[in-house]
Amino acid sequence: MALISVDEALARLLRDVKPLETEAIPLARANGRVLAAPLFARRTQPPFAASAMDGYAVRAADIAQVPATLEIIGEAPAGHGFSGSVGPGEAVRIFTGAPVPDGADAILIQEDTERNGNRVTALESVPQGNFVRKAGLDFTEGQELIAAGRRLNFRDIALAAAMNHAKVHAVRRPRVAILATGDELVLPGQEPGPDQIIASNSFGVAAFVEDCGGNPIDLGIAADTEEALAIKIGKAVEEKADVLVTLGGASVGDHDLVQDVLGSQGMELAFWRIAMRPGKPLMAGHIGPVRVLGLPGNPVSSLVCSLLFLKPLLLTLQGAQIPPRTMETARLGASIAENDRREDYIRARLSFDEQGNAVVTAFERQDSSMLATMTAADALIVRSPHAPAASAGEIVPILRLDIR
Ligand SMILES: Nc1nc2c(c(=O)[nH]1)N[C@H]1C(S)=C(S)[C@@H](COP(=O)(O)OP(=O)(O)OC[C@H]3O[C@@H](n4cnc5c(N)ncnc54)[C@H](O)[C@@H]3O)O[C@H]1N2
Ligand code: MOO
Repeated sequence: MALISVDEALARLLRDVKPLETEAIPLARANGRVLAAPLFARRTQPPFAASAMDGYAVRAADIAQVPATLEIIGEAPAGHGFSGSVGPGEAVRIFTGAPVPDGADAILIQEDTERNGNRVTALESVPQGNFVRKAGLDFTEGQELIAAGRRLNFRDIALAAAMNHAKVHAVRRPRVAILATGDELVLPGQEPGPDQIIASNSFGVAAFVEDCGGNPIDLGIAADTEEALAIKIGKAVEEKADVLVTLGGASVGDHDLVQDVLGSQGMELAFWRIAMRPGKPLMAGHIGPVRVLGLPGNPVSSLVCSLLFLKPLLLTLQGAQIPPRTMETARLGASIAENDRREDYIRARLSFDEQGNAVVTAFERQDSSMLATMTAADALIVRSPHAPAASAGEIVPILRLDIR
C-alpha cells in the first residue's frame, strides 16, 4: 500500500465525524470544554456609571480653577451608592467600583486632594468623565460575546461569569479508550522482566486526551495474541467509547496483529501508513460508531501522531475549530539536510537571538524511541516532503509543544 500524505490522512480521519451530544454543565467545571451554543450577555456591565478610582465624585466645572474647596455631602463605597445628588460646590467621597452619584461628572483621585474634616480641596483640575466607567463599557445585555465552538479558557470563564451564566451548554467529552499492546510491556511501578520495558505511551496519550477535553478510559495492556487483543477491543465497544486508541502493533512485524484483530472485529479501514516521520504505520478506521486510531508503538511516534491526528479528531467530536498545523516560524539555528518523501517532525529547542527572533535548533538524534529528547524539545520543525536542505538563518515552520 502506498503511503498517503498527512493532509489526505487527516481528511479521511475526519470524514463524517459529527459533534457529540450537548449537556448543561456548571461554569466551575467548564474550563477546556467546547461551547455548544453562543453565549449572550445576560446583563450590562458595568450596569451603572462606576468610579474607576478611590477619590471624590465632583462636578468638573467646580474645580476648573484650583485650588478649589468642596463640601463632602456623603460617601459611596462599592456596593452602596450615594442616593442624593451632587450640587455646585459639593463632592461625594467615592471608592473604586461604586456608582457615580447623580450630578457628579468626574472623579478626582484622592492623591490630588487635601482633606479637612468634611471639606476637601482639589489640587488638580480634571476633565468631564475623568475616571468614570460608563454603563456598558465592557458589554451590554444581549451582546454575543463567545461563539459556539469555542474551547473555553480561563478568560472565557471569567467573562461567562461576568455575563451571569452559572451554567453553560457544552458538547460532552469524548470517551477515549486507550489500549497498549505488546508482551514486552509492564506498568510503571512494576518490576520488568529481563526483556521487558515500561509502558509509557498509554500514560502520555491519556494525559493528552485530557488536555484535548476528552475522558480517557484505560484498557490496560494486551499481550501479543489475537485472543487478548480481541477481548480488549471488545471492551472498548462495551464501554461505549467514542474513540479507541491502540498503541503499537501497527507495523509489519509478525507480532503486529492489531489491524488483523480490529478487522475481525468489524473495523472498516480508513487508511494505513502515511508519509510522515515519525508515524509511518499510523492507521485509522471505525468499528460501527467507534472511531479507531492505531498509533505506532514508538513512544515519540505515538505522541506526535496524537498531536497531529488525535487532537483534530477530539476537537471535531466536540464541535471545535481545528487550528492550522503550523502557525509559527523560526530561524534555523543550524543547517538541516534535505528531506525525503515523508513529512518530517523534528524535535528541536527554541531560543531567541539578540534581536528577539525565535531560533530553532534540531536535536542531533531523532530516534522515535527517545522520550527524553521529546521532553527537552520546545517545538517540532515541520519539513514538507522533499524539502531541500536549509541553512542556518533560514525561516522554517514550527509546531510548539508547550501549548495546549
Ligand atoms: N520492517 C519494518 N519495520 C518497521 C517499520 C517498517 O516500516 N518496516 N516501521 C517502523 C516504524 S516507523 C515504527 S514507528 C515502528 C512501529 O511499529 P508498531 O506500531 O508495530 O509498534 P511496536 O512494534 O509494537 O513497538 C515499537 C516500539 O515501541 C515500543 N512500544 C510499544 N508500545 C509501547 C508503549 N505502550 N509504551 C512504550 N513503548 C512502547 C516497543 O517496545 C517497540 O520498541 O515499527 C518500525 N518497524
Ligand atoms: O514512524 Mo516511526 O514512527 O518513524 O518511528
